[in-house]
Amino acid sequence: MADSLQTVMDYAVAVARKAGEVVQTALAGDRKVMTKSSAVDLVTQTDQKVEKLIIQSVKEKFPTHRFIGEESVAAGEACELTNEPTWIIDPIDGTTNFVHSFPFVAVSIGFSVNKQVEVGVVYSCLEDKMFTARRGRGAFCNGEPLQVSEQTDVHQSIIATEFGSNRDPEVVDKIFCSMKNVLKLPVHGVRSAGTAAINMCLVASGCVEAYYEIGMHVWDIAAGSLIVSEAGGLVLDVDGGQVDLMSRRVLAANNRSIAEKIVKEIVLFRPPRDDALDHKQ
Ligand SMILES: O=P(O)(O)O[C@H]1[C@H](O)[C@@H](O)[C@H](O)[C@H](O)[C@@H]1O
Ligand SMILES: [Mg+2]
Ligand SMILES: [Mg+2]
Repeated sequence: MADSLQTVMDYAVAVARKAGEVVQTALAGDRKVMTKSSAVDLVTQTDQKVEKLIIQSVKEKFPTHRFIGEESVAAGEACELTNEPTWIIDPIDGTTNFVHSFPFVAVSIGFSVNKQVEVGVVYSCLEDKMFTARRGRGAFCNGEPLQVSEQTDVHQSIIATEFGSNRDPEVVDKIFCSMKNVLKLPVHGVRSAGTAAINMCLVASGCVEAYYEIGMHVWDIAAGSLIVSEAGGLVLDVDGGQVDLMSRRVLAANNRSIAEKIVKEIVLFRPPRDDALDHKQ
């Protein structure tokens, strides 16, 4: 598999770039907005078109591989991570940004074998930044090596998180309570890029010390998780334990010292797992 992983990586980069071009072209036109799990969980025809393009392209080259794609799952496909080679795809991470032309939009492609992410590609289309990682071979942005921040003092840190798309008042209260706790540590700032994949690339790039979220999905974080760990960071559950990609909880941090401080401030809850959730709504 070692050499074929490089073939997978090269192909994922080429496909992500092609997908990014479609996203950029679509930004110039009208976007028809539809909703999924809630009134603020948005999807457009471009999300669906880009996912089809990625899956069709990959199937031509790797006909036996499996897929977990955000929009295919929304259309009723199973969201099941097996030991088989699997492409984990978010065609547009940051759909709300895309709809509003808020300039952080990514194509995220992870590739897993034995349930472990081996290749991660995040293409931040509008910044034209291609983030890549292969397990054990480092993380890169446009070919330049990435390294997480060396900061160990949480008070000198920027922390990224997201509001998500669940507007259940109890969930919103928990999300705000965690944010308030983090802000009051105090930290230099709290930020939201509007995309999990780009938040993780910001950790990998050393611009923010940590990103945490409860409620995102496996396709949001599969590629980014490898990019963070290959840039020298840690990817954990929000309780500080081992991350489970299907659990919809993640904490990516530059080091353990920062991670431990953030864990203490997060109000924990468990959304339905990706592999237990009925995504077709
Ligand atoms: O649906 P897309 O692919 O845009 O992804 C999601 C983001 O990546 C989350 O971090 C974020 O919190 C939102 O839930 C957002 O929807
Ligand atoms: Mg996403
Ligand atoms: Mg998406």
